Amino acid sequence: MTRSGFIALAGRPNVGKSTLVNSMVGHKVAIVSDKPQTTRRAIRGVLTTADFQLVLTDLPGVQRPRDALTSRMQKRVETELSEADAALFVVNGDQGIGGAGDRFIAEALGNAKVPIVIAVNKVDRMNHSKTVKSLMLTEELGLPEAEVFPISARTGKGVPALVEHLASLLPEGPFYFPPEDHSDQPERVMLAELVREQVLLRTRQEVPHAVEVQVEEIEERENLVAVQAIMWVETESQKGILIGHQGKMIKAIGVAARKEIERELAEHVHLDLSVRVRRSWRADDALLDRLGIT
Ligand SMILES: Nc1nc2c(ncn2[C@@H]2O[C@H](COP(=O)(O)OP(=O)(O)OP(=O)(O)O)[C@@H](O)[C@H]2O)c(=O)[nH]1
Repeated sequence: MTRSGFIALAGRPNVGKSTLVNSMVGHKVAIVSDKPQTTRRAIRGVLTTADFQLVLTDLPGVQRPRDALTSRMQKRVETELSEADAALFVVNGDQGIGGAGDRFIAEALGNAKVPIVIAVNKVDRMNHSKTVKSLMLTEELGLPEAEVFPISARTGKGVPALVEHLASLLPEGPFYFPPEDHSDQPERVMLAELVREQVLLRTRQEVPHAVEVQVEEIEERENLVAVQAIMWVETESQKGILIGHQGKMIKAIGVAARKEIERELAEHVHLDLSVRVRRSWRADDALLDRLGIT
């Protein structure tokens, strides 16, 4: 009999959720950057073994609200959690645990009826005594029932034990996704994310947040796959930044993204990248639909 179910991921921006998902799934399903809020979509990854399938989803709305939406957000969190089999709360041991952001999330989780697991991430940056201290600090989150795992999403240390524990929390049942799938995202969304990742690595300030990537075409040719992608930005000056002096930036993005896409597809790739301006694409519902952002 197999086990399967949904794990809702929570954690402040930049604690390493995407890195952890990639490490658990063993594939690059979520892009990683040092810019907060890199992730715009809800399902993160699917991990299947012979015995179980873990579907990792985002728990939205558990960031400290800046406006009066608190009660609505709390409702949404409750609904999401009622559909999950467990919640995985990722904290950054290196930066300190129990700040306002962590406490806000802990409170939201505390009311839920699902098991909670706390992953203390980035132990590769911490010595033994700091790790022990961090593990003790998790007590202050007020989640006494939660199991705590020290991990490094980057090196993979502690991740197998965490996965095993999460799997033990799943109910018996059939798989939701075919075992070979690592994500519910269509291929073109996955490939677009690999391009966006390279943009995030190379840009600063408002630019990373203003860019969305759309893969227009994936064409199988004789010895390679041809991928056509558009980088959408909001202003001419952002377009200039992405193209760079004598096209250096777009070239660097293209070369790096092509390598990532080749690794993902295990085929030679020709990547055709262009930049287009669309003022306030973030407010354009039709475009957001097409880009698969819900
Ligand atoms: N040293 C170290 N760095 C890490 C570890 N996990 C993540 N990072 C780094 O922390 C930064 C943020 O990682 P992400 O995985 O994008 O974090 P996130 O903000 O929770 O993810 P999103 O919400 O999906 O954007 C990146 O620079 C990672 O390389 C870790 O275990 N050790």
